[in-house]
Amino acid sequence: MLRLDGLNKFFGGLPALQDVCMSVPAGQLTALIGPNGAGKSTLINCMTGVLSPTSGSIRFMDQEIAGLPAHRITRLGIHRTFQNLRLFPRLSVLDNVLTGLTREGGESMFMAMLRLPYLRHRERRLRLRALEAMDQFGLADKAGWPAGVLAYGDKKRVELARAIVGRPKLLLLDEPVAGLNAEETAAVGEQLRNLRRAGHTILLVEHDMDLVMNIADLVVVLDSGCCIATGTADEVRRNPLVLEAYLGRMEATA
Ligand SMILES: Nc1ncnc2c1ncn2[C@@H]1O[C@H](COP(=O)(O)OP(=O)(O)OP(=O)(O)O)[C@@H](O)[C@H]1O
Repeated sequence: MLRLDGLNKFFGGLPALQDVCMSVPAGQLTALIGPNGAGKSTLINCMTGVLSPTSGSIRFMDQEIAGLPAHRITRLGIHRTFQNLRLFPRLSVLDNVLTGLTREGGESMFMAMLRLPYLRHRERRLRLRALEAMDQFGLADKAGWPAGVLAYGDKKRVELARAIVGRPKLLLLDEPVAGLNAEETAAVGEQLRNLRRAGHTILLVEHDMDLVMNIADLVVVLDSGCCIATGTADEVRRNPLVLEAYLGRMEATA
């Protein structure tokens, strides 16, 4: 579904990504891991049009998307969540999730004021979709709450519901369980597994190794901007390069 070839990104002459080649297969959950500063955020920022790669190719469903602006990439069906929450705290949970569907509104203010029956029907349909997305993350009973008053774990779930409500072809999740406790992490892990079972294609950037090893079909490892390993969780866990570059470093700091 997504294929990166020879991707490079330099910041002021310093390489953040070097000749990265990787694939995200359709219908699978691919995890992107690597130590701090490995280039994970830079990579997904290039995939989503937040950054333009210096060189190389990003093909999404047979279309070259490297360097396209973010709104065009979203329109093609790549939706994401962010490491830091980006909710509207005064809007209700429902309205926050509905912002994930803005692409599907689009009538003029004049048309909206006329309240034509077909617009009311569409509004009802979109609200129903938002409620379904919230239900998948256990948020349906909080639809009317202002997002700002929710506990941190629920806020992360609102981001996930907003990312899936537009029925993306590819879902990029940037550290969805960062800051969550063990119980909340397990719950989100189960919800991600359900999304995967429902046929979603997911690229998960995550530091939580237990979660990654439990739910990923494929694991890609970045280190110092280079892709050093790709394989199943078991293959990657046994790869000496990964042990040296990633797990070894973790053990050294433990
Ligand atoms: N806007 C920027 N300007 C200059 N250097 C940057 C910029 N963004 C990232 N870098 C550098 O690029 C490298 C990769 O950073 P990046 O944030 O992509 O790593 P990461 O794997 O996401 O790290 P973390 O796990 O800590 O989020 C780092 O050396 C970082 O300092």
